[in-house]
Amino acid sequence: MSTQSHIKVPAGGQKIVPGQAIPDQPIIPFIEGDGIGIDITPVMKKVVDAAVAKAYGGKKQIHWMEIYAGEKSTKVYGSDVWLPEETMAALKDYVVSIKGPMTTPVGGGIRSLNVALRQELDLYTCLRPVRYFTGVPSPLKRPDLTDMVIFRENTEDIYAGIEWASESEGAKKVIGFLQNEMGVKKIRFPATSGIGIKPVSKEGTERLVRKAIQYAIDNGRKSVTIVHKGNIMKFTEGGFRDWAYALAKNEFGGVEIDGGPWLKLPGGIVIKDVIADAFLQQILLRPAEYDVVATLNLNGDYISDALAAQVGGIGIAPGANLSDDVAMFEATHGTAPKYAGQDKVNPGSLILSAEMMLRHMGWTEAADLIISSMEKAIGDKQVTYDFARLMDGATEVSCSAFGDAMIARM
Ligand SMILES: NC(=O)C1=CN([C@@H]2O[C@H](COP(=O)(O)OP(=O)(O)OC[C@H]3O[C@@H](n4cnc5c(N)ncnc54)[C@H](OP(=O)(O)O)[C@@H]3O)[C@@H](O)[C@H]2O)C=CC1
Ligand SMILES: O=C(O)CCC(=O)C(=O)O
Ligand SMILES: [Mg+2]
Repeated sequence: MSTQSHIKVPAGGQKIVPGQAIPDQPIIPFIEGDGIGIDITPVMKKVVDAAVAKAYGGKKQIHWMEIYAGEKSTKVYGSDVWLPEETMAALKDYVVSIKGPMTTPVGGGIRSLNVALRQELDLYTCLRPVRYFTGVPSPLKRPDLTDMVIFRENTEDIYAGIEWASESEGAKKVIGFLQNEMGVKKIRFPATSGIGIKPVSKEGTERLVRKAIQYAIDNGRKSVTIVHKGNIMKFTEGGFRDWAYALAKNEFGGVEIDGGPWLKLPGGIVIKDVIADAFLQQILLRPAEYDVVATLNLNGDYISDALAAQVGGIGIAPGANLSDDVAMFEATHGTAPKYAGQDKVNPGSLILSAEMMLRHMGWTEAADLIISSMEKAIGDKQVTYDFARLMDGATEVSCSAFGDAMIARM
């Protein structure tokens, strides 16, 4: 791995230090991202800079610091350097960061860099709020009834990528162990099975569910729904459900409603659970009944895109990856390679992720400007292709022109 540093620390900026006030001139590291990262990341920075300038009249300013991961890193550092050590160090050291999407090949090739970042930085909460913006085209009759906040466990589960390819030495060894030492007789085609492992722990569940319940309390939400497939995967997804209920009882004073398992917290918040497949149909048919959602990693991945579609698609679905110290913001969508470099896609998802970042920093005035200017641009039907193709009378604008339309409305 190249040891030469390629990160240029911007002059005049200051590090954010946990436990201390956010400086007026913070350094924020960013990863541009692969594919459409090249389109959306500059637009996000421009919109954020404009909102901060407008909100604070020059008193506050973000000092962006480019750090590298993914395809751009292989160009800067060398062909096999996907996640340089100094990138990891900067993400830890500078505490608050934002990233574009990164490619993960299907089947073979490198493992997900996105997942590696979440695991190595122990960003155990993936927080993805899903709300409706007036005027956005949606397949639902009442998209405004969808207002949920997903807490997705971000470090465990089958998504962690502990797996062995069919017919590999690793798969043969694991299958041999299961058959010979654990008495497993249910592997239908052992000679050609790929094998994946799904670790789900009590600690991992509890720290995620604790965050979800605390969020519900702090934000006056009505319920927390535990989404799992515990009827089939009893000790992983079923464990998640049982540990979540136990935590709600033991740490938050939940009492059983009509003999349980649903609980009510002292402030009135209901803790309930739904099996994942039923949940996916209920969010379409009865979205108003769901509020904060706590779920495992893979379910959370599926639910994120499904819920995003209900309110207009992943073009405006934001997210954050959080540990107890570090916060890394990123869009819900991927690299959409067929649109890369065309200045075409919706930058809304990354811009709204930056809006979450500003709110996390306490820069609420700038965050509010981002929300209001996006509402106005969409209200004026100045939208990117994804919305324009579903809206009557819309003007289709480019990715950068959408950013400019927002700035013009601040
Ligand atoms: N966190 C991350 O970095 C993530 C990375 N990925 C990676 O991204 C790559 C591509 O994944 P893929 O499954 O195609 O999913 P993508 O999310 O990249 O794209 C799927 C489709 O979603 C729509 N879409 C995505 N982004 C936007 C946007 N900004 N504006 C408007 N529409 C958008 C497009 O729909 P349409 O075709 O209808 O126009 C696009 O074809 C993979 O390598 C995957 O691993 C995936 C998810 C997250
Ligand atoms: O890491 C990837 O390539 C996909 C990640 C993803 O889909 C997600 O986090 O929502
Ligand atoms: Mg996903």
